[in-house]
Order: sequence, then C-alpha cells, then structure tokens
Amino acid sequence: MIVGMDLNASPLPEDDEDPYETHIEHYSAPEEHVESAVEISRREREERRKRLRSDRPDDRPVHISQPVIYDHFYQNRNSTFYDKSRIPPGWLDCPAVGKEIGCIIPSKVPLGESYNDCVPPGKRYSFKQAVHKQEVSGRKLGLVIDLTNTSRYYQTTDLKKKGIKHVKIQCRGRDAVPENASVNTFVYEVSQFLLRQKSNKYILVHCTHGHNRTGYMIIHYLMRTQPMSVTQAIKFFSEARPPGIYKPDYIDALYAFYHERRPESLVCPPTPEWKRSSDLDLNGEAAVDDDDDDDDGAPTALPENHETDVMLTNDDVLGDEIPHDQQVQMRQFCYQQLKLNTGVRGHAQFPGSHPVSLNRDNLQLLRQRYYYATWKADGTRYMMLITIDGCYLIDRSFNIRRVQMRFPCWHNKGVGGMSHHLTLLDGEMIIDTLPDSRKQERRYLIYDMMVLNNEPIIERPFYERWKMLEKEVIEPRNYERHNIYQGRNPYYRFDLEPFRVRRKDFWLLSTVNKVLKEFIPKLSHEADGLIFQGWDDPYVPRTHEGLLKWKYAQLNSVDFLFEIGSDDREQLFLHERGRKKLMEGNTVEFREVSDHPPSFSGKIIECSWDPDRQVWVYMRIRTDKSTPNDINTYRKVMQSINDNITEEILLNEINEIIRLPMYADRIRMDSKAHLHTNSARRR
Ligand SMILES: Nc1nc2c(ncn2[C@@H]2O[C@H](COP(=O)(O)OP(=O)(O)OP(=O)(O)O)[C@@H](O)[C@H]2O)c(=O)[nH]1
Repeated sequence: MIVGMDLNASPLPEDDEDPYETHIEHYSAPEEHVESAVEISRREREERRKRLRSDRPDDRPVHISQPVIYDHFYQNRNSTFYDKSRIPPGWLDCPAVGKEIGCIIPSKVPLGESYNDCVPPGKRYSFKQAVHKQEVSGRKLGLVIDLTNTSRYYQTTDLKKKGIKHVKIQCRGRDAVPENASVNTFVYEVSQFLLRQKSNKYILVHCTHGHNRTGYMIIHYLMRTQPMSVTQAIKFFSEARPPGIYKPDYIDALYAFYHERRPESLVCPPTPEWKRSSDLDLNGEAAVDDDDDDDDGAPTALPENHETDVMLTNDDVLGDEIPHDQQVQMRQFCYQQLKLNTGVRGHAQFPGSHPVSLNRDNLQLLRQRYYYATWKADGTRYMMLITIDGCYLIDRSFNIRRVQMRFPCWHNKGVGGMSHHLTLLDGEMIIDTLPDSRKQERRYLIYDMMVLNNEPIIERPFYERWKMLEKEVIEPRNYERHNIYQGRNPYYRFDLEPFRVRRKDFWLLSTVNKVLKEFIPKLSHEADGLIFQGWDDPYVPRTHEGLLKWKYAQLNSVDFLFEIGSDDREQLFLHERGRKKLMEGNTVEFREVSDHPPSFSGKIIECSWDPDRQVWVYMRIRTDKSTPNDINTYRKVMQSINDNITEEILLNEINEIIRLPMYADRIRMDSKAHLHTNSARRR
C-alpha cells in the first residue's frame, strides 16, 4: 500500500472512476536511490510531458500512476525543488467545502483530472465532484472565484461549458494578506453577480485550502454588506468553514483594515492538523509551495491606510484602486445625479462645481445677490460618494478610489447599523499641522452635498444643502463617536480612519475682514484666498459663474501642460474645446536651481504671473490633474490679474455692500430663521 493513500475511501460518482488507477498497487517508492539535480530535472520534464499527454483522452500512457510515487517521494526529499504538479500540502485531508454563507460557498481548490494519479478515488475533488456535491444539496453554481496564485490546478474550459463563470483574482498566499485592490474586486464581482442573476445560483470561492485567503475575502464581503463587527464576521466564517482563518496576521489585518479594536478574548485557532502534518518535510522543515496557505512566520504588511510617522503631503494618493467597471458605474451615477449629459467624450470629465476668479465685472454680483464667504482651503479637491459598501474619493481626474470610513445614518432615535447609501458630497482634503506638536492630521472639509441617500438635492438652495449636510452626515457620525455603545459597533475606532471629517464654515460678508486678518493667519492648513458662495444657489456642475474665488494676487495661477518641442523649445499648452492649444508668446521661468526643465516635460504645471517681467513663474506640478486649464479659465484668470482686485478694494466693496438695506434685511431674516431652528431643536 502506498503511504498517504486511502484506497478504501468512499466511492465518488461513477463517471469519475479512473480505469488506470488499478495499476497503482504494482508500484512502490524507490527507497534508496538518490538522484542528481540533472537527473531530477530531466525526469521532471519527462513526467510533465507525460502528464500533458495524459490530458488528451486518446493518448493516455498506460503507466500513468508512476508520477504518484515520484511526487510523494520527491516532495518529501527536497522541498526547494518542488514539483509544480504535486498536490498542495495538506490538501488531501482538508475538508472539501464549508457551509454556505448567504450564497457563497467556501471551498478548497478543486484539482483537475490530471491530478487523479496523485489522489485516491475517495479523496478526489475536481470540479465534477464540486458541482455534483452542490447539486446533491440542491445548489447550482453560477460563479467560481479563484484566489490561488497559480493556474496549474485546473483548466476552466469545463466550467465554461457548464455555463459557470470563472473569475481569477490572483492572491499571493504565503507572506501577505490579499491586496486591498483585490478585495475590492472580490466584493464587486460578488455584488455584480448577485445583482444580475435571476436564478439564485451560488458562488464557489476557493484559494488552496479555503480558509485564510477565502475567509479573508468573505469576511470583507460580510463587513461591507451586513451590519457586523469584525469579530462577528470572523465567527460567522469560522462556523461555516471550521476552524476559519488560522493565520493570526490575517485576523490582525482585518481588525486594522476596519479600524476596530481586537477583543482580547478573541483567540486565533491553531493550524489544523491536516495542514500541520503535511507541512513538514523529512527534516522537520516547512515545505515550500508557490501557492501555500501557510506562511513562514514573516509579519504580514498592514493595510496601507494606516499612516504612522510618514510626512503627509497633498499629493499622496489616498485609498485603494477599484475595478474599472465600478468606476464607470460611479461616474455615470455622478453625471445622472448632477443632471449632466454624457457628451461626446462620455463620462470622462470631473463634473464638480468650479468657481470663477473675481474681477471688476463679477464683483457686482456680490451686491446683486446674497453671498456668504469662506476661506479657500488649499489642499486637494475630492467629491466623495458614500455607499453601503464603502466610501469613495473622486479626484479632479475623475479617478475613484475606496477609503475605509464610516458614515452612519439616523435611525429612529439613534444611528443603528445603517450606513449612508449613495450620498454625494463635495469638499477639500487638507492637512492640518498642529502648531505645538507639529503633528499632522488629514481632514476632509465638506462644503456641499449634492445627493442624500440617492435623492438628488442639487436644485435646493445652498443654505438648505449646507444645513442638511450637518444634520444628516456630520451629526450621526458625532453621535456614534460619543455614544459608542448605542452605535453599531463598540469596537469601531474613528480615530484610526485615514482622515477626519468636518463641515466647512461659511460666514456673513460682514466677517470677511476678520476672516482675512485673523482667521486665515491662524489656520493650521494652507489657504490661498476666499470663496464667495451664493446663499440661495443650486449646485451648478462644472464652471459656475456665480461662485466666486478671490486669491491673493501672487497666488492667481493657471495650470499649463508643459512640453519641450523637437527644436528644444519650451512650450505651454492649454485646452480649447477639449484639444491642446499652444499658447504662443507665453513663457515660464523655473526659478529654483534644482528645477531642470526637461524633467517637467509632459507634466501639468501650476504657474503664477509675474507682472514686472511679464512671464509665468513655475509653482508646482499638479499630480492631481491630467489636463491643463481651459482657455476660458485662463482668460478669466488673466482678467482677474489685470483687474487686480486687491485686498483693500475687496474690503471696501464689502463694507459698502453690508450697509445696503437689502443686505441688512436679509441678515435679519436669517437670524430669525436661525433662532427659530435653535429653539425647535431645544424643544
Ligand atoms: N466651491 C468651493 N471650492 C473650494 C472651497 N475651498 C477650497 N476650494 C477649492 O478651490 C478650488 C477652485 O479654485 P481654483 O483656484 O480654480 O483651483 P485650484 O485651487 O488651482 O485647484 P483646481 O480646482 O484643481 O484647479 C476648488 O476646486 C476647490 O478645490 C470652498 O469652500 N468652496
């Protein structure tokens, strides 16, 4: 009898019986013969050729079982030169599948028919058995998600013939948890499958043994779709697929990712017996495999959104990549909700509202309409889409990435387990540097809300949207922070999120003097001017002629595309109707000795205007933008530079405005409404 094979195991479906299997008993392991490395590799090639041939039914060699002896013998002798066709360590005794979790079935990897020589009939688990096993229990498979790091275990052709979709999300198993982008792909694939299917089919998810990577992914899915804590999700999985995740690093990574404290009572299960015994070679050392669930004790990298002592910058890329199709869907959502047509170039352009520079013409608007003012925070612009499965940052290039944040919703009197779903915000991500400790904190300053839980509110006046923002987004978060035991999850730690969140303040024009002279100098982040926001304005996507920005003169800037032409000429480009336009006669000066012009070629550079020398002066590279300013923006900036609305002119103008009867009346109305709201709240 060959070691490791149980020929008495229960029979499998008849059509899986292998007529060649009976030859096994005639072979025995070559006990004493030690081969050279050359012999080994020659034989390895030979065996592989044989095995390839054996995949074609007409051409099967009779002595197909020989590799069994070779594999077992070789696997135990020298783990460094392992055979790629061997069965994964521990696979034979690892239970095939777990119980279903919703419509997901955790499984070990089904091994293709070419492995039949290595697996006794009773222990075979190929897709034929996997599908049969589920069908016996009344479940039909519609999707297989393969998390292994190799494609050697099976061929997908049979699955396709049965109409089962196969998705490969390649994850290294040994020394790291699956990447955050892979987790996003997994959750997206599962969600899309469930959304589109009509016949309640199941999803089989497998890595090698169906515990660590499989568990990690399924727990992420549960966390993003159910109101659960990490501890509950881990327990849920371990009950369906005992003993669950058994790598401590994976468990720690889950707690870290979801910003939860790991309860001390939570104990990571030991490595299962079927895995432990198979991991050691004859010298008692861990066997090596390119797709092993086990690791070598090296610590797992924590998810990247936990910033430690690294210096934060506005150019840092925040969040994790999401699948392309998901980005397209989210872009479409933004366009629909902002009532924009897709236009010729589809959903390619960032749709956020954009202010225009203050000049002598539009300065009149401040008199004609009712405005509030705020500082112009100088960080990085993002719109934010909050959905039940996550929070997404939408940058100026209309790229979307996922960040792990929590935005609870009001529910009866508390916040319950519900999260916002399809709420769209606009704001600026800044970095606050605390004056004493120099400690940095990233903060998202929200200045507008366009959609609240799938209900578009862009046509409501700004002051209503601004109030709703506080009530519906900020207050439930604060409530949960301060009443943790009434919230969803007492272990959640808001302080571990990648950034803080605040609503931006807006003030009456009468305070502008104070804002400029006292507030802005004391800010712990950059500010490059003021924003004047029409108090009754709807949200206007793209350029909004009524939304005004005033910048300190030296900070008025244009974003050009810089290129070095074939004749070594430095060229500045803008966009005109979506096409590159060379700005003849415009030149740029790089004033730092270290600034080497060729290194800026092809980049978007922000430049300020030097009126004395009549040139543009390089300020910085805009890594957050992929296109230069439009020629119309350029014209408005130039007009603003030429009009030169100084701080003095602006303050004089505002002083006059706040004395106008219309303005005073409006302030009285506002204060009354404010008093009314406050007393209603107290009641
Ligand atoms: N609407 C609005 N924008 C603000 C506010 N605070 C800061 N901003 C920023 O001001 C930007 C518009 O100012 P610009 O000077 O045209 O743009 P910028 O600062 O060069 O950055 P880009 O918009 O990326 O070109 C917006 O995109 C926001 O990022 C605010 O309270 N309201």
